[in-house]
Amino acid sequence: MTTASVPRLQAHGLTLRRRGRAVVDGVDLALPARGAVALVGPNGAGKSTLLSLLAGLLAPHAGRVLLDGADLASMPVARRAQAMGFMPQHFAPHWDLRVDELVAMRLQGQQAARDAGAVLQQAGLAAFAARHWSTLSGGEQARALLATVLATDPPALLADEPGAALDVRHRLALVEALAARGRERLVVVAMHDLDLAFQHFARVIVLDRGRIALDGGAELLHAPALDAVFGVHFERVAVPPHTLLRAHRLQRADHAH
Ligand SMILES: Nc1ncnc2c1ncn2[C@@H]1O[C@H](COP(=O)(O)OP(=O)(O)OP(=O)(O)O)[C@@H](O)[C@H]1O
Repeated sequence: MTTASVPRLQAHGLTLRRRGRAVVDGVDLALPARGAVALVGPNGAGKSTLLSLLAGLLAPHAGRVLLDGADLASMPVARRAQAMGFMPQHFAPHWDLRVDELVAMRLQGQQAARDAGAVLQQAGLAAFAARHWSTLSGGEQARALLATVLATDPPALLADEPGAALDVRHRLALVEALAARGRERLVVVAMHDLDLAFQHFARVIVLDRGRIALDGGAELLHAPALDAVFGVHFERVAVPPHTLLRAHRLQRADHAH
């Protein structure tokens, strides 16, 4: 196998239990060095837990994660940090620093580091540079965090619902930025908006109760299993060139969970 064909991230039998229940349940996964991957699934499906396991922030009860073919568990933290960027759902620094100070801390030691001001300028966030982190809205924090993570240019970026607190314009810009990054690097984004996932991400992984229920491209839009996983009836609405999903509640409580 050539180096180029070794997946960037692999999971083998990845399992994590909470209160005796496997919330990530024997997941096998291979993620290439390039590609935009959306991770979707109902609340509690295990998306955040899977991302944390892939990033090495949680240790699995069974199975393992390989980064560029090497076991993540025995890899020095500094090497992981170089290889992977992680955007959590919520980020609260211990110290209430200024935005430019926080960005500068993240960039420290990065070979290709531009200065914090330039990073914020490029992300359209120059006006926030001198503000303290705690004074930013949730959406502004999310945008500043993304700009910082992207500036460090990690080979793999794992993001947990980074658009959740963003208004529609910024959410669209964020999704487009992440999808574009997938042309050069690996990007895995946990998200709830199925239309955005299918429109912008070449690969969508559907998680259901800790297992991968579906894994594929836009053809999954028509999979009956999609309705079963989310416990709704999806009307498929053709809006060329896309198909959009309009969810209808099931009339009877006849879905599996
Ligand atoms: N610290 C914890 N202790 C106990 N159970 C937990 C803990 N963290 C997560 N869980 C449970 O693990 C399951 C998976 O949670 P996870 O946050 O990974 O799901 P998710 O797919 O990201 O959900 P959401 O879409 O709601 O963010 C849920 O049932 C959750 O209640």
